Amino acid sequence: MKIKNRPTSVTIQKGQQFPLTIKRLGINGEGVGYFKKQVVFVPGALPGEEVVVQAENIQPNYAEAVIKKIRKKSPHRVKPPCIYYDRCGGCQLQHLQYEQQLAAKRDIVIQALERHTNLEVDTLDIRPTIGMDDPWHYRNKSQFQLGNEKQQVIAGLYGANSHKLVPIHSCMVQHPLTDKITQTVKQVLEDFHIPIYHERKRTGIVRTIVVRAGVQTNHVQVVLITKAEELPRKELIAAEIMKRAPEVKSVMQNINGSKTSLIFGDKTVLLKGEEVIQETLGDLSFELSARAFFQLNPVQTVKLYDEVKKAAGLTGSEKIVDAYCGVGTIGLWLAKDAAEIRGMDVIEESIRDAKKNAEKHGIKNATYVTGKAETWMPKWAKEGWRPDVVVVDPPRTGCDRAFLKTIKKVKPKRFVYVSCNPSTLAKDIQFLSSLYKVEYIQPVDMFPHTAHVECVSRLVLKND
Ligand SMILES: C[S@@+](CC[C@H](N)C(=O)[O-])C[C@H]1O[C@@H](n2cnc3c(N)ncnc32)[C@H](O)[C@@H]1O
Repeated sequence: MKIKNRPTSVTIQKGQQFPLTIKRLGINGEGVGYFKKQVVFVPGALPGEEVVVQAENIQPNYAEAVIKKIRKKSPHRVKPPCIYYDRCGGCQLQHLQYEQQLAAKRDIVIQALERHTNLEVDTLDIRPTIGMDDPWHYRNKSQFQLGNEKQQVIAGLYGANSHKLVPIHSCMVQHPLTDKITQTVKQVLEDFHIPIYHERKRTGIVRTIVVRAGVQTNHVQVVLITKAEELPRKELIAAEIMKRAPEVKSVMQNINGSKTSLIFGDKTVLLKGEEVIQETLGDLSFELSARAFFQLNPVQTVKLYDEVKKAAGLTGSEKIVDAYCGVGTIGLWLAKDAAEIRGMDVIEESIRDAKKNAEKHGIKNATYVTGKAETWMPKWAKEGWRPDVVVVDPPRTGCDRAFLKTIKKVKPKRFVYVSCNPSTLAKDIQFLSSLYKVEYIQPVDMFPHTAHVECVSRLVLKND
């Protein structure tokens, strides 16, 4: 379905009930239907379903509504296995069969390309989403917010579009190790009577428990995110966590006094153990600092990086940029098939890890620098260094325009775009489309049961 010419003005009233046929899933996993040509988003509704809904939130261009009744059910609707699913905002698609989730994710990519590009999307090679054999317990990192309920510490996730904390004892998409250790840390904080941060009153100390597991190594890092540096008996707390959970090799404190929704602040200090934990992917092992980005689904990461390698089409002689490199994972995955790798990332600790990771594996053709992609790429171009292949893996906001403008000047033969946001991917593809042809797009499911979709896109220089 072409979705460029969206209807604009909405006359639906708040509280109004009406029937709706769901046409597709939107970018956030909600059902999308049209009532008298007005767009209506309905969380929990599935394509093909006939529902009666009630409008809850009216915006100039669309309305949001809740299901009152399902008159015709999708044959692909399943009972969500998680007991928190209807309250927790973490997953959006547990009520849809997994195979259909994969199809819906490919469709979300198509929708984004139709909305944000002038390409003939029907003619593009958009491949079936690569899924997981066992799409549960895949996440290697949990970030649970803390709160108080009936004088007890609770740890959990916020509900969808809300600041209501849903206490969670066991999460079906988390690796069991992160689940178990989150509960242990929560109990230690409770036993030490540590005041939990209260967002509205801005009182208390500990805000969030972050637990990252090296699922191959069984090494775990715990980060306590606190409002300020002061944390009573912090060394004792760290020692107690390590005593109760021997898998914990590192306990860090990160200080975040800001009011933003960002989890981490700028300052991280070691409380006990190592500064980093180890994890392996394929035959490479990586050191991971607390603030360093590392893909959340290790099983799918190997498939994702193999797709990057395929898309890069290496012969051994290529000079490659690994832009937005994190701890250097993608570049190191490609290094033995390339002449030179240059990577950059804004997080200093990630670059420190990337350098150590290269050194540890005896990889001598990879160099890493701290800073923005949009600063380094023009600098290298000015110095006369020209890559053959550029791989980008930016945050959800996509690539900076200054970076893409340099790509258009430098004209690498191949541009491999790893994206976790189809909208910004489509916008960036549109910007490059005067010079680059989209050869194919390969969606990969890194986050089963959520609406997120990752893509590896291979773009090639036209007339090369
Ligand atoms: C999606 S992660 C990808 C990391 C890595 N490629 C991987 O697979 O693990 C995006 C990375 O971009 C970094 N970043 C964000 N903005 C940046 C910028 N303007 N320039 C360079 N790196 C940036 C973040 O620190 C993060 O490590």
